[in-house]
Amino acid sequence: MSPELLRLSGVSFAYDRERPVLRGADFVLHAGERVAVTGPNGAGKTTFLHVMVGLAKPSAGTIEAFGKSRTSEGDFPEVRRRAGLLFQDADDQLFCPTVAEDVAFGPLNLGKSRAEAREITRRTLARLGLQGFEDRITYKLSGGQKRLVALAAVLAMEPEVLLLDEPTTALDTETEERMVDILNSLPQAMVIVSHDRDFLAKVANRWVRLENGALREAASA
Ligand SMILES: Nc1ncnc2c1ncn2[C@@H]1O[C@H](COP(=O)(O)OP(=O)(O)OP(=O)(O)O)[C@@H](O)[C@H]1O
Repeated sequence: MSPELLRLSGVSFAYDRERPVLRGADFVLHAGERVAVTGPNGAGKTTFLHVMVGLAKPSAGTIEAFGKSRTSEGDFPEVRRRAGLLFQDADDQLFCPTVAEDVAFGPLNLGKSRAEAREITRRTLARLGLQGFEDRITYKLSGGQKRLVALAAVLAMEPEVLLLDEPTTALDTETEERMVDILNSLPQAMVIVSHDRDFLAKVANRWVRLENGALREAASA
């Protein structure tokens, strides 16, 4: 069996105590897996990704990541570095004036020099077909371009796991095909939340469904 990367055991979470979102959810991610997560609107798919990286704190259950139990706030910065989250809304990910600043932000934060961060930014943008985008003004990009730049910002951190929340939102057919090719060329294990079953069928090798607060293995598309 491939190494275990993330494990949620008996995780419960509620924004409002009356309406729990996760109820004793169990999930394990192994290296090499690209897990499609489907489920009705409001089932808690985004919440599930956020719990894995400590952006939502469970009321019960345990989280293990990269071989360690993660309990306190201080445990999660490392998890967020190693498990990169592509937010559902690119505007939550991109907050700098230019594309280069947004993509270089993570590497600089990890202690890379300016020259190293510039090189990582150039390489990552080129890999996503965004060569020459460095000086573009982020807020003026199209929805699809923003999505790819947000992915570049995640990949620039060289994460071991990718958590992708609706990665094809705002993408036209051509850009969606590019996203498929990019994801299929990457080595990382992935958890991919999406309502787009055709897209998922092209990238996923395992399917789970989130319903009634728990995850269940599911048949593919
Ligand atoms: N910050 C918040 N405060 C209060 N309730 C929230 C918050 N975020 C989400 N919720 C509620 O929690 C439930 C789960 O939301 P979540 O976004 O995780 O679902 P989802 O499966 O990702 O939905 P969708 O498919 O529509 O994106 C929903 O009922 C939602 O309204």
